[in-house]
Amino acid sequence: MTLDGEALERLRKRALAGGAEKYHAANAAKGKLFARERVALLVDEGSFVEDGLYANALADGLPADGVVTGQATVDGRPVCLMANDSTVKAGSWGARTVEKIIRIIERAYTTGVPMIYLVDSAGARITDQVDLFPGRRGAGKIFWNQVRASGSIPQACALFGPSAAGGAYIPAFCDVVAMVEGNASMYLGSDRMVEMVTGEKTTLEAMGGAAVHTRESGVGHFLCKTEVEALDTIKRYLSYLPDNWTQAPPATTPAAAPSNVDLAGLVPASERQAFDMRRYARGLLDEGSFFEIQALWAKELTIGFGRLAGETVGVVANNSMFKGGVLFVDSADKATRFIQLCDAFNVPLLFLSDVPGFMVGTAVEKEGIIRHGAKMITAVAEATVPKICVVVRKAYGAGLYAMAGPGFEPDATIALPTAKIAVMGAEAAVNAVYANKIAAIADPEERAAFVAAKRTEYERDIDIARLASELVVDAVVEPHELRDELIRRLAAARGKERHFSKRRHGVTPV
Ligand SMILES: CCC(=O)SCCNC(=O)CCNC(=O)[C@H](O)C(C)(C)COP(=O)(O)OP(=O)(O)OC[C@H]1O[C@@H](n2cnc3c(N)ncnc32)[C@H](O)[C@@H]1OP(=O)(O)O
Repeated sequence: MTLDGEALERLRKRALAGGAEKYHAANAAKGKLFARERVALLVDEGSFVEDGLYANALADGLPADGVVTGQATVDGRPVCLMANDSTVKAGSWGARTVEKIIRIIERAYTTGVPMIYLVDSAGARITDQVDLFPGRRGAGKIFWNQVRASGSIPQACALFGPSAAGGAYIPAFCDVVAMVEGNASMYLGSDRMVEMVTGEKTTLEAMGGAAVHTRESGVGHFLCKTEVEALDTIKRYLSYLPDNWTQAPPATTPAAAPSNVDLAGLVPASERQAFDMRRYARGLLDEGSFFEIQALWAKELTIGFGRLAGETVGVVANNSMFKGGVLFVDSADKATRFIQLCDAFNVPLLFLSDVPGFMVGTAVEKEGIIRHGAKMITAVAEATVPKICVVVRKAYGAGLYAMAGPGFEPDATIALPTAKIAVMGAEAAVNAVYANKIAAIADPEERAAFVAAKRTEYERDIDIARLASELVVDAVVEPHELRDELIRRLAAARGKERHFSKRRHGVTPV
């Protein structure tokens, strides 16, 4: 049978319209856009080339089989994308849906361009499971492809609605997930299923909503107020990264650092006084370039991209405003993944250290602080991209190693004149070594004098001039010299040979 122009137009119109009007209206009532509107907002006008528009065109009520896929440009750069259409069977995956998604990821991977996932889906279409679930080109192949593409091409997800069961793994395999507050959710079992299996009464929002995943689980990276904000966030994310792992990140026109930030004044002399390292990073980087990732989760560690003289850098920074900047299991995980991301896409790493060390105590031992810390230290060791450790205020204990200290092949360890590097802070050290002697001194004044003397002795030992003279640090610079020092050092490190170890891969502590 051939298609005449009219019949083709009818098929096209039907496919482009999506599902039943009642589902469009329900989405609109929730402030949700139609999948095709999302695509139009994301890509450069007129650049979208769609595949598989007629998937399941002969079936009733399954336009495009519930997913839009194709290639386009975003800010002039090529991308591949998929967008679930939740007006068609709640965006669930039929056999053609799955095949379309697999094909577009394969295309992104083979052409070396970023893959963008606009997700709003009920997961596997339960009614069609034999066709879509178990086979060689079944839903599992989507994840296999995502894992293969990970670190080869950027993969970014904007999540607008549910992402149920298997569907929740698409975001999970992406580098980053932007979630729209109020509508986006990710969960392995729906609220109905949870009640059936465990008896727990919950809601999609309480169990897997945007607030939960961006503040508590860390599976989401950006909490966005609107769909447009989520799409803009994905665009901004991609602007820092190359199209694929073989390329350098795109540079922009260099901008100066903000003129109104006094870096020296930001860091209090007393270690007991907290300061916001995000302000420090903003003051150091090109004005307006700092793009924080996972800003709401594990806040004791800040991560994000920025630019120095127009070149992308990845920032890993301790923030004493939260939990004193101590590293916990979640902050170690947050750092690990970001370091791997930067290393995969040739983004130099800048560590801004003000770290008292890893958390101690029963609670964190039960949570596996040792293996989480070891995981972060593994990522730091394995990262061969240029990396510079700046000791802004302190680097104590294994925190020094986690922040790319001298033993971790940094391209430089730079200290500010007031910085301290030590196995632990003075107070803890004096207590660790002299606890018995201190307890034996009955007179309180004598005891205090003993402690003060030992403290002075200890601080003399870790004096930064001494550490510079022993070649522990490569440079000691004034705060106002730091930015230029970093720009010069990163430029010098850019062409370095990158190799870590002769092997297939390590056995990472996870
Ligand atoms: C790899 C393993 C897997 O992924 S197993 C997949 C498991 N998925 C689920 O348990 C999710 C089940 N669906 C839901 O919880 C809801 O539909 C969610 C996603 C919350 C959306 O709710 P809502 O927007 O109110 O839509 P709705 O329930 O009215 O459904 C609209 C139409 O879509 C259908 N639908 C929904 N989910 C599926 C599914 N997974 N498989 C097959 N069909 C599904 C509904 O039956 C409904 O269809 P119809 O338009 O009435 O014909």
